[in-house]
Amino acid sequence: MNNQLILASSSPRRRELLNQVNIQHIVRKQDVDESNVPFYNPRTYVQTLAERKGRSIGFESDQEVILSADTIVCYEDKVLEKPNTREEAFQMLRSLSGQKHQVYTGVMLRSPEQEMFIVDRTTVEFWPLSKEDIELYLDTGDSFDKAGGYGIQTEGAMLVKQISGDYNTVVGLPLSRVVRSLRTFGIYPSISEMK
Ligand SMILES: Cc1cn([C@H]2C[C@H](O)[C@@H](COP(=O)(O)OP(=O)(O)OP(=O)(O)O)O2)c(=O)[nH]c1=O
Repeated sequence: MNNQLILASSSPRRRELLNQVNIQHIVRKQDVDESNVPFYNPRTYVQTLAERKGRSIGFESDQEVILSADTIVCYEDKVLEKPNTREEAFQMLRSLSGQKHQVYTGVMLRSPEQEMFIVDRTTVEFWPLSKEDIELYLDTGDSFDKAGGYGIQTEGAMLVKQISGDYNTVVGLPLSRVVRSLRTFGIYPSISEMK
């Protein structure tokens, strides 16, 4: 029997990614204090944030497996999280213009018996962006709930010249690695949902 996957995330993207590969899940989310996480390096940072989110909820049965994740954008030793204002988003996108940056996603998988972390990195290169390019993108309103101030899967696609690595890591989950690791936890795609 399949164990029950609990997604400890309010991110619609993470839900859609799991749905895309027919991994059935339910959402259970607590507010998590994401502040005061010490920054040693990007990998440890996203892993620590994923762990905080994963430990913020408890098990309601022995069959449950909790999945939590965190995504950040890194450019020149700076972490770019979600912008709070249009001005902040503008500055972020201007700093990324014409450059390569890294997107890190950390994932925690946790059951009553075992725990596992996955940390993945994808490099994204932006086109050189004029002030008008950035303003046009900001007008879409797509920027604000996303690390680095853009969404590669939505209007932000027009900013991106090329990527190296897993596209889904940028969207919020290194999906194929997560699916493979979930097997170890007794979670499989639901065959009846497959076309
Ligand atoms: C770079 C990039 C980020 N993002 C999103 C993924 C994440 O949802 C978000 C980063 O914020 P996170 O803190 O990782 O996640 P979240 O607050 O949306 O959800 P939760 O903490 O409840 O799990 O940025 C995109 O959707 N597209 C992109 O291209």
